[in-house]
Amino acid sequence: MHSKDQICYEDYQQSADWLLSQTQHRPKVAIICGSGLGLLADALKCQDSFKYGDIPGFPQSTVHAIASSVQGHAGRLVFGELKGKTCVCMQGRFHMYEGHSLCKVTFPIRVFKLLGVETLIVTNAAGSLNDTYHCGDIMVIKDHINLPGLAGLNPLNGPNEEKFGPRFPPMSGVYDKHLRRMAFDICKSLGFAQFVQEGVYCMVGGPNFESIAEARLLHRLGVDAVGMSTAPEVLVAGHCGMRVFGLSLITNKVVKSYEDTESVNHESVLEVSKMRSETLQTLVTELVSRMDINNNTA
Ligand SMILES: O=P(O)(O)O[C@@H]1C[C@H](O)[C@@H](CO)O1
Ligand SMILES: Nc1nc2[nH]cnc2c(=O)[nH]1
Repeated sequence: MHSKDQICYEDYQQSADWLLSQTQHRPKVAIICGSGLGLLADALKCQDSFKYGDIPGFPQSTVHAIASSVQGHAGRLVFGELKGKTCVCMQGRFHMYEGHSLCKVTFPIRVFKLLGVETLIVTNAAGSLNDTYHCGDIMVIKDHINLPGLAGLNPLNGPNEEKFGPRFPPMSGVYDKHLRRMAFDICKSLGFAQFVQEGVYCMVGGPNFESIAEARLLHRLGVDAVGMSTAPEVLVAGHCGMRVFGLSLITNKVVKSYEDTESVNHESVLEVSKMRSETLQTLVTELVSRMDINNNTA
C-alpha cells in the first residue's frame, strides 16, 4: 500500500489470493448484508468464514459495524452455498461515517471481482420519504442518488485503475432490469407483493438522521428511501462490470412535519430489520437460485 488511503491493484490481489488459498468456494455472487440483516449469511450451507481482521489488507470492523450486525457474527466474510449456488456474504459492511475512506468502504467489491464474482446483491436499512410506503416494506432499488458523490466524495476519485474499468463509467441502468423483474415475480409467487415497492434510494453521509428541512428537500428531489450506504459499493461494482441488484428494507418513515413528535433511532431500525430478516432471506435465496450463473466450485 502506498499511503494511508491509496490502495493499489496488488492490495486487492493480495486479499483475493489469500482468500482463494483458504477456501475451495469460487463464488459468482456476493451479498452485502445491511444493518440487522446479517442473518442472510447464516442461510449459507457448507460455510467457510473469515473475520475481516484475519484477511490480509481488509478494512477492520468498528464498534458500529459490530453493534449493527448479528451479535457474535459481525465483521465476517462468509462463503457457502445458497440452493447449490456458491456465494460470498459480507456480514457487516463498512460505512463512511465510521471514519473509513470510500476506498476502504468499497475495498471488498474489487476483491470480489478478483475472486470471480459477477453479480452483487446489496441490502440496506433505510427510512422512507415516499408517503405510500410503510415500515417493513421492501424496496427494490431502481436507481440511486449519491449525494456525497455529487459533492465530490467518490470512491473512483484519483488515478483510474484500468484493470477494473474505464475512467468515466456510465451509471444509467446500473441496477439490473432483469433481476428487478425477477424479484417482483418471486414476490408475487411467495405472496410478498403487497409490501414490495420499487424506488429511488438516496445515500447521505450520516451518521445523523435527517432534519425536517433535509427530509423535505429529499422528498422534493424524488427520493423514495434514504440511508447511509450502498451507493459507493454499487458505483465500484458498476465500474468493474458487475451486475447489481439492491434491496432497501424500510425501517422507519422519515419525519417531514414539524408537528410530528416521533423520531427515529438506530435501535428501532434494527428491530424492524429483525422482523423482516427472514422474508428478505427467502427473497434473496430464491433470486440467487433462479439466476443464470455458472456454479463453479474448485
Ligand atoms: O448498512 P446499512 O445501510 O443497512 O445501515 C443503516 C444506515 C445506518 O448505518 C444505520 C442507521 O440506522 O443503518
Ligand atoms: N439517513 C438515514 N438512514 C437510515 N437508515 C435507516 N433509517 C434511516 C433514515 O431515516 N435516514
